[in-house]
Amino acid sequence: MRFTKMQGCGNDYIYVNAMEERVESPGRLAKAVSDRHFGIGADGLILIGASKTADFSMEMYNADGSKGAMCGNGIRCVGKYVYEHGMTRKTTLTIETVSGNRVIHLQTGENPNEICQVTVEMGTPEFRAAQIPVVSLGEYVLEHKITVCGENYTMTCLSMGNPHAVIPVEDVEKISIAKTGSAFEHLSCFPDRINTEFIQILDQHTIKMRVWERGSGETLSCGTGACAAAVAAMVSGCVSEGETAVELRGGRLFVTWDRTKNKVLLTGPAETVFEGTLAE
Ligand SMILES: N[C@@H](CCC[C@H](N)C(=O)O)C(=O)O
Repeated sequence: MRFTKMQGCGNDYIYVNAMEERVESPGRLAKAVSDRHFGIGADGLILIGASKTADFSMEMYNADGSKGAMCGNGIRCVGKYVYEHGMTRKTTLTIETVSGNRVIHLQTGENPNEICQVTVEMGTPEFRAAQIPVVSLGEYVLEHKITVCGENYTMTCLSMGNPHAVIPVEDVEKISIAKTGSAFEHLSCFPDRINTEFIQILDQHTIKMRVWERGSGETLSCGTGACAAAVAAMVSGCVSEGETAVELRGGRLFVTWDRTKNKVLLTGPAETVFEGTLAE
C-alpha cells in the first residue's frame, strides 16, 4: 500500500489515496501506522477518497484507531496532496468531511507546482453544549469553573466540527499535559471525549497553545483546536477581533473569526515528509 507522510505545523498523519488502495480496516491500520516504534510514526491516518458532493473526501482516524470528524491540519495537507499528485489543477476546492464540506484555498510558493500554504473555511463555531457534546454543565459552557487533578481551571467548550475544551493558563510550559489532558479527555461530562487546548495569552493578537487531542495524546499542533482557542479567547475578550496568531510547539497558525458572518478561517503550512510503501 502506497502512503505519504505529511505534516501541518508538526501534526503528522499518514495519507492514503483510497481511490487507488484498498483499506479494509482503517481504524486498525491507523493504530498500526501511527505507532512511533513499530509503525511509521504519526498522529493518525487520513484517507483521501472520491465524493459525490465535493471535489474529494477525507476520512480521519486518530492514533488509537478512533474516527475523528474534522482535522484542520489534515485538510490542508489533503489539498497539497491532491494538487501535487496531479489529481486536480484547481486552487480552490471543496473537501467532504464527516462534519460537512469545507472550501480550501491553495497557495503556491516560488515553485508553481508546490503548495506551501492553505487557507480553510472552517465553518461556524458551535457553542450549544448538546451539539458539542457536553452534558450536565448547562446549555452553554462558557468560562465554567472546574477542578481537575486537584487544580482549578476555567473552561470554555465549543465544536469546530469536533469537540474542544479551551483552558486559559498562566504558563503552558508548566502544564503536566499527559496527566491533565488525559484527565479532561475522560471526564464524564464529555460523552465523546474531548480535545483540550491549554492557552496562554501573549498579547491582544497572539496566543501560545499546547494541545491534548482525544485519541492521539499531545500533538505539536491542532488546526481545529487553534480555531477553538482563538474563538474562545475572542469571546472572553482576551484577544482582539480579527486575526489571531496561534503559536504551537510545531509552528504558527493564523485564525480569523468574522463575527458578522460567523465564519472562521484557518491558514497555515502543509508539508510532505516522505512517501513509501507499506508491506501488506
Ligand atoms: N489534529 C486535528 C484534529 C484531529 C481530530 C481530533 N483528535 C478528534 O478526534 O476530534 C486538527 O488539526 O484539527
